[in-house]
Amino acid sequence: MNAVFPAPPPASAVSLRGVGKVFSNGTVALEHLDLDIRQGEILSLLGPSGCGKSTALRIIAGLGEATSGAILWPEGGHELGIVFQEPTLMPWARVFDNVWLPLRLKGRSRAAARAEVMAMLASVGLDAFAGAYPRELSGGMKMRVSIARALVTRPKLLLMDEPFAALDEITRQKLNDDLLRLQHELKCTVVFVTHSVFESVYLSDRIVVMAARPGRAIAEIAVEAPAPRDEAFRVSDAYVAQCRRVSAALADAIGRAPERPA
Ligand SMILES: Nc1ncnc2c1ncn2[C@@H]1O[C@H](COP(=O)(O)OP(=O)(O)OP(=O)(O)O)[C@@H](O)[C@H]1O
Repeated sequence: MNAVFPAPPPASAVSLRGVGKVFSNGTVALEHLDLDIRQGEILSLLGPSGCGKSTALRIIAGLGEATSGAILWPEGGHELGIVFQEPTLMPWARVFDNVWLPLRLKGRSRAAARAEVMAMLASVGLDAFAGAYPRELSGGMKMRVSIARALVTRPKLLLMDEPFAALDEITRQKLNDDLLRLQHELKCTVVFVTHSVFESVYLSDRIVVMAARPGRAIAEIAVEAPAPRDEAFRVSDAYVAQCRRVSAALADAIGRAPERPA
């Protein structure tokens, strides 16, 4: 499939060209999705339920196959981390062992991985909980462990599928700030799937608005914001104005969706 497609543009973290996905039951989840994700950016995929955001993310992650089109990776491999809405931790394993897992799968012993696992846990504020079991943690703490596990191998690309949707608003805002800090420290690229206009504007450099049936990108919005983004940005007129702009694009996406069953 890749043979007929050119190389991705310079500074692309990953590019999608004409990606389509038809499930075996006939659902057209994606139709001709073109996307260039730039190295070092946070890009949100925003759209109504069922527009194919998760399908697109899963295809990038290699967890699902496109039925048409191509995924173009830059030279030098494409190590990635993924975070789902559920933290998906192993309940029988301590926090340390959950975060160690990706390094363990690469053949690193517990002792050899200790420093990296502990550093990653410290980055998410959980080094004091290395010996705890997931059941002893709050929802926000479990999500931090899940993020630490995704980042412990220092991937260039982090894929996140509505990771904070199940959390209360205060925890969600804290985790948004943590994600911005981690992304700045680790200089990774983030593709962030969300329903939330507010979250997408707060986090993203760019927002791609998707429409459903078939899933496709209908608008791309660059977010202009001061650095660092913080509480002052969250309550600023500039933030509200950009949320309004993105809401209008989302309303358009919903309006354009033809009335057809899935
Ligand atoms: N395994 C599957 N088999 C058949 N249809 C599927 C499958 N997975 C997803 N779909 C359908 O494909 C479409 C896109 O689903 P997807 O989960 O990617 O959307 P989404 O935008 O992520 O939705 P949400 O925001 O609700 O998670 C939907 O109509 C969904 O019902």
